[in-house]
Order: sequence, then C-alpha cells, then structure tokens
Amino acid sequence: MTTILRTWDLTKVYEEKEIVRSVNMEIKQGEIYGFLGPNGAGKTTVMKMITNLVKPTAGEIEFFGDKMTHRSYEMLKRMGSIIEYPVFYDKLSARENLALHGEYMGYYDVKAMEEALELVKLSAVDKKPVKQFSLGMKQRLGIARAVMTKPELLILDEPINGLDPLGIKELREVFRMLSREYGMTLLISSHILGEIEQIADTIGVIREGVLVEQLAMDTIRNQHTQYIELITGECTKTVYILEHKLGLTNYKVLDPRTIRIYDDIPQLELSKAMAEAEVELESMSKKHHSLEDHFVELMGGAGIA
Ligand SMILES: Nc1ncnc2c1ncn2[C@@H]1O[C@H](COP(=O)(O)OP(=O)(O)OP(=O)(O)O)[C@@H](O)[C@H]1O
Repeated sequence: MTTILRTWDLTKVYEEKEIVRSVNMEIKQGEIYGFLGPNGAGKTTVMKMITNLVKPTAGEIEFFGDKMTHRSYEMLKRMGSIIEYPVFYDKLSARENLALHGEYMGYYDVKAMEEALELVKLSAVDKKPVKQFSLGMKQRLGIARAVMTKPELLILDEPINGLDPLGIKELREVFRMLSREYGMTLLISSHILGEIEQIADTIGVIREGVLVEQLAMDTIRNQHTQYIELITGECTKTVYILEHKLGLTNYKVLDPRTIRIYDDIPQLELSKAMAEAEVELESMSKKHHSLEDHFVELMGGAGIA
C-alpha cells in the first residue's frame, strides 16, 4: 500500500510547552485513519500542521513522498479538510455556498457540485438557507464542500461531535462511501472510541502530544481477544506453577488475588496443573478484553469511550 502522508518527528511548541511531541504518523492511500485521543491531546494541532494552518516547530511532513513546505500550494490542493466547525454564508442555500466556494477555488464544476450534494444526501434540500440547517446537515455540507474538488486526502476534525445517533450513522455511511467508492483517504479525529472503531482501518492514539499507538484495527482486535482470569488466595504459588510447570510467560498479576493469562492454554490443562500442585482457585473464567479496555489502559485511565 502506498503511503499518502507521513510525519517525521512532528513537533509543536506553544508558550514553551510541547503540545505535539515527535509524532511519526503514517497514513496509507485509501484507508480510513482514526485519530483518537482525549480533548486537548493535540489532534487539532497535528491536523492544522498537516493542512498548513500552523507551522511546525520541528519535524517534517511528506505527502506522497514529497516534503511539504508552507508554499506547497499544489499539494494542499490535493487535500480537503474541515478543521473545527465549517463556516458558511448562512443566508445562502447549500448549492449557492458550494458554487461560491467553487469559484473561489478556481474549480467551478456544476457536475462535481451536484455529485457532492448527492453524496451527502443534500441534493433535495433546494432553497433552504444554511442557517435553517441542523448541525448534521451543516457537517454534511462541509464534507460536500471539501470533497467537491476531489481531494485525495480528506481531513476531518471531530466531524461527529454533537451529532445525534442518526446524524452519526449518516456520516459513517458517507465516510465508507468516500473510502470504498471514491478511493479517498480519510483522516478523522475523535475523542470517542465507539465512533471510530467501526469505520477505521488504522487507529493512531495520541496522548499528551505523543502518538502512543498506531496499528491496524485488525491487529488490535486480534491482539486483544481473550484471556483467562484466575482468582486465588495463593497468588505467589499460582504464578510459580504458571511459569515453571506450564511455561507461561504472557500473564499479568492485577492485584494480590487476580491473575490474567493471555497465553493460549486450555482451561482443563490449567485446572489440572493447579489441582496437582494443590493450589486452591476461587474461580477460573474465560473473558474478553474489549477494545474499550485496551484504549482506556492506553490513555492511562482517561475516559475516551
Ligand atoms: N494557539 C495556541 N496557543 C497556545 N496553546 C494552544 C494553542 N492551540 C492549542 N493549544 C493547546 O494545545 C493543546 C492541544 O490542543 P488541540 O486543540 O490540538 O487538542 P485536541 O486533541 O484537538 O483537543 P480538542 O478535541 O479539545 O480540540 C491544548 O492544551 C490547547 O490548549
């Protein structure tokens, strides 16, 4: 897969504080990259640097292998974005807004405009001024405006923020359509895991300006599947059996009574070994380590789900 965007040690300092710290992000062509992190983690700042709204303090950004500078106008034309809230002429209709934008961008193409409105299901909303639009409609119009010029990379900062469940569902369908049918690459930020995990191919997690994880969703799902949880009053003895009798290494002692085993071992074999060593177990159960658990751990307990 071709890399469309890569950042090398991207850093931003505001008032002597590193808001973004050496971020190495890699976005592949055609994927949906979910950029996840709690409020204030630095997502918007990274996106602003990518779209040339803010100058990096250090580090580099490459778009299709070419280094970006603040004069890379041709590269920037190949990106579409909505950073923070989209602003419109609110007395004008959706079509009038798109037409104005097209003229301004030197890209007046009625067919592209109609296609964009169709894509976000706004083509039937004819004369209504934008000020009468719901938040979801405004977000969709923002997307229509951003995709009208057929960008290769679409950057959306918290597009789902404030939307009701129906609005979220509609937007998700738009994202999938853009990715699958138009082959567009999407970088979407959110502080809510549930919104991102359903659509992202890759997830990048940012915490206090540091990219703490960047992995394919499939890998994350496979890594965090099942484990066996043991509750026992004889933790030390149990650990000894796990290591020396069963040769297990991938386990975690959660507290003096709870052990989680991530190694793949049949429960029967485990209980037999414990019985032979006369270890008393209060319980043994197979459990699922949810993605939510994983991300909450990764964020150091910050609620992002
Ligand atoms: N121009 C600025 N000057 C000083 N500090 C700033 C500036 N812009 C952002 N910050 C600070 O940088 C930090 C990261 O902000 P940023 O908006 O990038 O985070 P975020 O992850 O997008 O969060 P949110 O979802 O709340 O916008 C915050 O602490 C913010 O106060």
